[in-house]
Amino acid sequence: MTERTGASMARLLLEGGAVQISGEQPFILAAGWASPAYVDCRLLIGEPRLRRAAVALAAAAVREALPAMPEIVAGAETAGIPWAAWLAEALDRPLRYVRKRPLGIGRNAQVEGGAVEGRSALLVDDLTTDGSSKATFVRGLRAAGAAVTHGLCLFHHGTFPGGAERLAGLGLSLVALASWRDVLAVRGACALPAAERAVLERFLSDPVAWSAAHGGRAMLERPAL
Ligand SMILES: O=P(O)(O)OC[C@H]1O[C@H](OP(=O)(O)OP(=O)(O)O)[C@H](O)[C@@H]1O
Ligand SMILES: O=C(O)c1cc(=O)[nH]c(=O)[nH]1
Repeated sequence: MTERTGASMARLLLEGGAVQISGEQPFILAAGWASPAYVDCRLLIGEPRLRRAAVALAAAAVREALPAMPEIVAGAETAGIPWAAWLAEALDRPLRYVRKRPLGIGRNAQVEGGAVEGRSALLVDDLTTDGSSKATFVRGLRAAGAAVTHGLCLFHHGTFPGGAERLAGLGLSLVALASWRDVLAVRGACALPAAERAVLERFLSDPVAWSAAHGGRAMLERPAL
């Protein structure tokens, strides 16, 4: 992703209050990691100016980074769905969404909104931590017959081990609009306060040790693909 995209997306997250740094109580993330840093992209959903700007960045990134326009945009349950809907609109593409697991009743479907068989689908989620959820969503879409080679998210932690290998093993090329490097580069009124920046930098210097010392996972097992 270009530096300009990263800088713009990081600024939107900071303006929207989505970057949350806790010096005391750690956040426990979906994959079991403890972290002092949480990015709540959901806070941008409700703000028309911020969400419009983020969707414009996402649409430009798709046009620039993907080898071909996807036939379908597929949102990941839950927080990926509104972003996928706005992006599908911006790209004038059909929308689907993929559940974390098949519904268990009715058609017992994991992919909703129509057929995906034989069509290329861009997986859209708000955020990526270590790719565990992406594996579930990619498998669900592929089981329904979609060709999934690319994903897009607004923010990628990119800090925990195993994530890059998991995405590579899945054959998913991920376009992330911003990462911690972009957040740390923001200056001015919306930049992180110095104390929060210090907490974040300490964590980023060894996320696994930080997690283990704060009641989270201390993985060293091989990441499941
Ligand atoms: O595991 P990764 O692929 O790295 O992605 C992290 C996931 O964590 C969040 O979802 P979560 O299930 O916490 O909440 P949601 O139902 O609000 O989307 C986020 O929306 C991603 O789907
Ligand atoms: O991995 C997660 O659960 C997670 C991390 C994060 O920063 N934000 C979020 O909504 N989920």
